[in-house]
Amino acid sequence: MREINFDGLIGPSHNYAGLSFGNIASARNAGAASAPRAAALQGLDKMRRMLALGLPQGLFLPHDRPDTGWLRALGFTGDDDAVCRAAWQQEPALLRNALSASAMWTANAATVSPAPDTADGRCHLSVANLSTMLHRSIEHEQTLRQLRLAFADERYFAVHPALPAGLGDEGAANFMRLGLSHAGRSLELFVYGERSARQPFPARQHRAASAAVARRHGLAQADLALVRQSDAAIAAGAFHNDVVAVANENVLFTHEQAFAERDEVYRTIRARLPEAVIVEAPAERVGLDAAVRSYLFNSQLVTLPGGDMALILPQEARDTPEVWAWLQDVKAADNPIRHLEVVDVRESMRNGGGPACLRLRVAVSEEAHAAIDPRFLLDEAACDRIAEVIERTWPERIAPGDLGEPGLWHQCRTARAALLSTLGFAAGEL
Ligand SMILES: N=C(N)NCCC[C@H](NC(=O)CCC(=O)O)C(=O)O
Repeated sequence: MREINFDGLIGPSHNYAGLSFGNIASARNAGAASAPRAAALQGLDKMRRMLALGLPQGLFLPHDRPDTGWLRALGFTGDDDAVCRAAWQQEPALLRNALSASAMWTANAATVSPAPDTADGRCHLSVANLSTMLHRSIEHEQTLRQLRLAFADERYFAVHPALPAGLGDEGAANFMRLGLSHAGRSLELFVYGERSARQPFPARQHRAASAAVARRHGLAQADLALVRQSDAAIAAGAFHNDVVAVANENVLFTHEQAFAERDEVYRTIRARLPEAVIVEAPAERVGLDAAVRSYLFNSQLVTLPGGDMALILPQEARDTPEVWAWLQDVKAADNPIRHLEVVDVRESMRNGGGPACLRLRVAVSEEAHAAIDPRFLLDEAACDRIAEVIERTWPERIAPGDLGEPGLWHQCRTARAALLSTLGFAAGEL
């Protein structure tokens, strides 16, 4: 078994519209000018770094934006330009939603239970409905189409559509798997949030949604834990659990205040997996604010081919002195984390999306790996071809007023079409 990270390529419409209430970075940067070309190249460089570390790397494609089908369903009529123009004049917020490049954060695309954990021995993927945020609730249809193409071989994969919108589901960002190795049957931890009077922000992952996904995937009761996120974490801006915790094989890397019932969570993990190593940041060393600001826990925790683990951290973690100091202690201590790799994904970070938000993990056997549609898998040559398309077609800059410009709508479409054709997808296949 090996784990493949599928990164969302940052789409040509990447912008700062301040659409995500409860996401502090998104609110802080609302109205700023974005740099889609630089953003996409930053994301691609992260993928290249993973390849250079000897890890397999996959890719999901930007969605079709502006989503005129969605705008038509809201009553705007005419050709694509007429639909966008009317939306911009009458309800500019709706056009902003229809233009969001938020599908880049593929940790929210789906929840994935690898084959060793499921009743039928297949890898199950449930597309997330992302129903709490309007701009994200648009994603699931196109995500389903991509996953059904990428993981079409039903001998190895089962792809489920999104849950009904009443059950908020944000995918793998609220999910962790703990076991001896990727190949072993593992404990799947689903983390949900709950509304409370003390809590100013929405809890996007509902308990009933997590439970439904676990049922659909055919998990055994003993392999399942439903765990509540702490109110303090959500209030500090951890709108997804992967802003305060990440797991890989037998290691849980977490903030002390990530969970409502911390001791109980650790007991559950240790009872199921005595070999578990819990690396916890004490609040007195790293406050929740610093954790959220630096996105320390939104790093990718990966097992390198030699067996050591590495943290793929955002530059902001290095720039936050108390975080970087604590990381030196983690590296020196007795645990599998031996390497700190820093990546620059600033454009995505400014919308609250760190290294781990940009990727969906899929652990597969060698045969299942070979059954994945190769157009979704990357090597250096594919990265070069993608970089060429980005440099040639992605907008350099988007200011808030540009969102109403027909020139931008056209450029977003032609840039995506150029990418799809370069990667061998027929028009209309996605
Ligand atoms: N933590 C994980 N796994 N993902 C991060 C998602 C960031 C995303 N930001 C946004 O959607 C901002 C878009 C804007 O404001 O234009 C969100 O809040 O859903």
